[in-house]
Amino acid sequence: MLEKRKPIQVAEAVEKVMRYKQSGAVEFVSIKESHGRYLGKDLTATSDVPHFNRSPYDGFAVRSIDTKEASLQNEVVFEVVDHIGAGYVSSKKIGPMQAVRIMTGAKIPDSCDCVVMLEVARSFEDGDQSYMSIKRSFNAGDNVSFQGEDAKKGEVLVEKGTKINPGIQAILATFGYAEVPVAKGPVIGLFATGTELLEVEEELEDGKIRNSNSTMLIAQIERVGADVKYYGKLPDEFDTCYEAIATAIDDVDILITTGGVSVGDFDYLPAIYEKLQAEVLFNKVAMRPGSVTTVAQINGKLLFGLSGNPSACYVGFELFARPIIRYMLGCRSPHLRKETAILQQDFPKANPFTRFVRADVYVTNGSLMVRPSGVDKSNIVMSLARANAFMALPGGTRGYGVGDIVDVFMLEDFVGSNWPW
Ligand SMILES: Nc1nc2c(c(=O)[nH]1)N[C@H]1C(S)=C(S)[C@@H](COP(=O)(O)OP(=O)(O)OC[C@H]3O[C@@H](n4cnc5c(N)ncnc54)[C@H](O)[C@@H]3O)O[C@H]1N2
Ligand code: MOO
Ligand SMILES: [Mg+2]
Repeated sequence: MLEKRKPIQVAEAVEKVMRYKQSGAVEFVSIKESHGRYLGKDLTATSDVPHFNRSPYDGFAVRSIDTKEASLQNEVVFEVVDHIGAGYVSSKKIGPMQAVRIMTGAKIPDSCDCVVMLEVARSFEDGDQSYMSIKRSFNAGDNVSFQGEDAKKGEVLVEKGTKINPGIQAILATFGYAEVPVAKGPVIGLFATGTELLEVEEELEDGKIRNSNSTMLIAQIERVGADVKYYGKLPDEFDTCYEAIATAIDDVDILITTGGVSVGDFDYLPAIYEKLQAEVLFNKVAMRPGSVTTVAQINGKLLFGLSGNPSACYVGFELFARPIIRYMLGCRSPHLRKETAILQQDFPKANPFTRFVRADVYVTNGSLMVRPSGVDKSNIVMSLARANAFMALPGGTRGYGVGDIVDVFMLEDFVGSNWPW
């Protein structure tokens, strides 16, 4: 008799998967290779930045006390006793009414406490001696870029699990991280199943289709930041699939399959889980698409049985596989980032299950707007191309209309959200 599956709620399914979360390993890569990876440890300041008081302007370093009598009516003259550019340090002890001509980025002499910009000073020579004069006073600290004003030694600057962007690259270089601790991406094994599948480069044949899910899932896995071990496609034959999957499990951290997970005569994944003696955490989720998404575990290792239908496969990966992979990469807000947006198109289709509609989120006049990115059926591929989010439409209503405020989950985002959503 046909097995009757009991759907569980999306939140319950996510929680069941996340019970198997584990911290991932950390490896060191050169700073050049670290761009786009995830920080494996909190990034701390190894020194103050700047680590000396620095001139933020081209000008003259002086003692502010010597400027106090300067005014429009009283021009005060300084003897210029040294001249330094960035990278040089003046060894002169600066006495009363003396100045050092100093360029942006150079260390301010210890005996000086402010900098006069070139524009407010008048420079002149008398014989071999240089002078400058000012007609206003300065306070201690004026035009000083202070030691530690950017960062203090020991301070945590960026948290572990953050994706390394160009700004973080600058920080890593500033603090001398030639080798960077990054999360070692978990290895995600991937199989596509389906006798109907052709390779990308093959000509179409009657009854057959090109395998688009593999390319899509590889990109989804890489977008999250993990490594993929792609094993290719399998025909819908029990023994072939069983052998291939049983062998691959030992070589990966998580195994993903697409297709063959429903109740059809050639959907072998349920029987494969049984023969592997894997515990099925759930095999039906109260959502559309992706209701057939199945997750099983064997000795704590997760097996994701994603739907063969492209949109269902895509959604199943983002909702259930992405967060646990992101957790393994050290991220402590691993779930899809949740925002709210204003619906811009009627969506009258009623459904008892929550819909995760592939959607286009955009900004108009400072507000987030959302509309479906194409046809909302689980076999549809085209709606995926323009989707930068899902909009969640809870089931059980008569549909949604323009102006409704709906939850959206951002796909091209690396900040994420905490749980519960
Ligand atoms: N009697 C029922 N039939 C179906 C049910 C159900 O509850 N009762 N669920 C439907 C739903 S919902 C979905 S979703 C699909 C899920 O099917 P499977 O996960 O078993 O996937 P397949 O049967 O292997 O394939 C479904 C569909 O997707 C195409 N496909 C498969 N792999 C790929 C690939 N790598 N690239 C592109 N397209 C792929 C495949 O050719 C099929 O058209 O089951 C419904 N049926
Ligand atoms: O799993 Mo199916 O995608 O709900 O359409
Ligand atoms: Mg099927």
